[in-house]
Amino acid sequence: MHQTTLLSIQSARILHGGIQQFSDLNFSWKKGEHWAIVGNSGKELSAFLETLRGHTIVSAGKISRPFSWEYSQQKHNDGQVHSFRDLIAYVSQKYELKNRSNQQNFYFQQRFNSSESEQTLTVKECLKQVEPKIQGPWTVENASRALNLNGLLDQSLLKLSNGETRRLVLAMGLMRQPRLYLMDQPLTGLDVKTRAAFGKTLQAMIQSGIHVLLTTSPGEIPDGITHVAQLNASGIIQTWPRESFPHKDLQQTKLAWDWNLLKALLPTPAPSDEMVVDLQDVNIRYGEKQILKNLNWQIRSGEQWLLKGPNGAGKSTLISLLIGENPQAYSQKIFLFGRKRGSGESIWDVKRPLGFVAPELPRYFSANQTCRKVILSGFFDTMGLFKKTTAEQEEFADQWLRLFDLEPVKDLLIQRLSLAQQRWTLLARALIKHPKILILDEAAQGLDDLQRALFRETIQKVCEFCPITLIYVSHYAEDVPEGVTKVFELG
Ligand SMILES: Nc1ncnc2c1ncn2[C@@H]1O[C@H](COP(=O)(O)OP(=O)(O)OP(=O)(O)O)[C@@H](O)[C@H]1O
Repeated sequence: MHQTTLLSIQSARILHGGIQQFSDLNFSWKKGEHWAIVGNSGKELSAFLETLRGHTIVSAGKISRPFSWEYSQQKHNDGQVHSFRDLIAYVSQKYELKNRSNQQNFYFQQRFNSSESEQTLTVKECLKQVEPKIQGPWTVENASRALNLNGLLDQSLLKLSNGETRRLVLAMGLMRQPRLYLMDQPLTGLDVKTRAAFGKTLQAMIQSGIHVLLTTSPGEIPDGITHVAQLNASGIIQTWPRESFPHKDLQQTKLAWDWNLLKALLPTPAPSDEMVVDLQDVNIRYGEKQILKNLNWQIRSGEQWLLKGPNGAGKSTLISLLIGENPQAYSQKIFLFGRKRGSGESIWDVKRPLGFVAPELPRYFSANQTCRKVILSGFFDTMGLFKKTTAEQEEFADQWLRLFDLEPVKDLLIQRLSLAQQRWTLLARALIKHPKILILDEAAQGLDDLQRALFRETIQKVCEFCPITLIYVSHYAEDVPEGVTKVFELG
């Protein structure tokens, strides 16, 4: 094999999670090449990365990893345990950050309860904790500079926004001093400006000697990438040098649900122009940091809003006020359906008219919650099913399972589902109780292009079929359903 090859896959049949993932995978990664992998299926893209890092089974064909030969030889000579994995950093879609006692036991509201944050590490502690197997140029200082974390070093992990967390996880990968850096959809969750600057971040990594391979959508190939490959169920079907990559949409198929069934599952209340949300002069601060300042926002029934703003602008904080997860709500002038928050209503009164989806929710359901139970829990506004359900409720849940093609996985634990299946489960959970307001906080985040398009169309149809009020948070203009014409911008 030629010396410049870092990694080579030849006619490989790959098994992942007990099933065949690729029938004939071929790939050659040479020195100086930095790859973007695109494809229609998030599952296949993740399985490809898992294959590169040696976490799948090769039942036929061959994978060789010359990038690690010298290191292995050296370690072998020194009589030390070693693996090619020592030289790889990997950022997955399902990353989890742990608290001080190394347990993942945050609960959802904890984030907005600043007094509980002593249980978690700070950003700096978290970066320092990474123990690389090899030496390299990355320090807490330059890694946090590359990912724009300087202002957050002393912040508890718990308090980080979505995009801030994503940047931290990317910086932790650098602290492993990798030779190869594999990233699964690293741009998701990052705001427009950070995404635009991501090419610079990649170039800093590349200049330090790292070889980069990431999955992304065809319309978003960051600077620094030199080659693009398209993946499908058989394997890599085409490769291009970056400059000749056709920037056209590679999407050929379009997915759809049974829209008649969706319509039948939604309520048909008479339209009204009732004021459903009224925020007057809202101010939220954490210690010294003012997150929301003199904020006023009025939403009438049936209006569809986009809530936007850069990472850390306060979008999730604002939503936590609406959904009753933030104790600071009680001291503010927040009216829902004309009733002031903190005027004696129970948390269930607050939650009943609201449907809410956020990508991180599956983490907070208790360990025994299956897809079907999670959907049914929507009737009770609990993070899991703890009550007896009626035959009618179960029939509804079964119809939602059918609609979103979740029947084959209905008895799997929510955490075991694919990202897309999790999202459909959460959407069914939010809609099953016929909410008056649907709140989607970056709900299409991390989905592949086909699923993103389907999610957008599904929300568009929901709005067409019933006069629901929508608050839609997204960093991507192309994810926003066309009916969403009103914009509320923070930051
Ligand atoms: N309990 C807390 N104590 C201190 N700061 C906090 C706390 N909770 C959130 N913050 C900070 O408040 C800011 C707003 O966070 P929020 O999650 O609302 O942002 P966001 O607009 O939703 O961001 P993203 O686009 O990344 O999801 C962030 O900078 C975050 O670090």
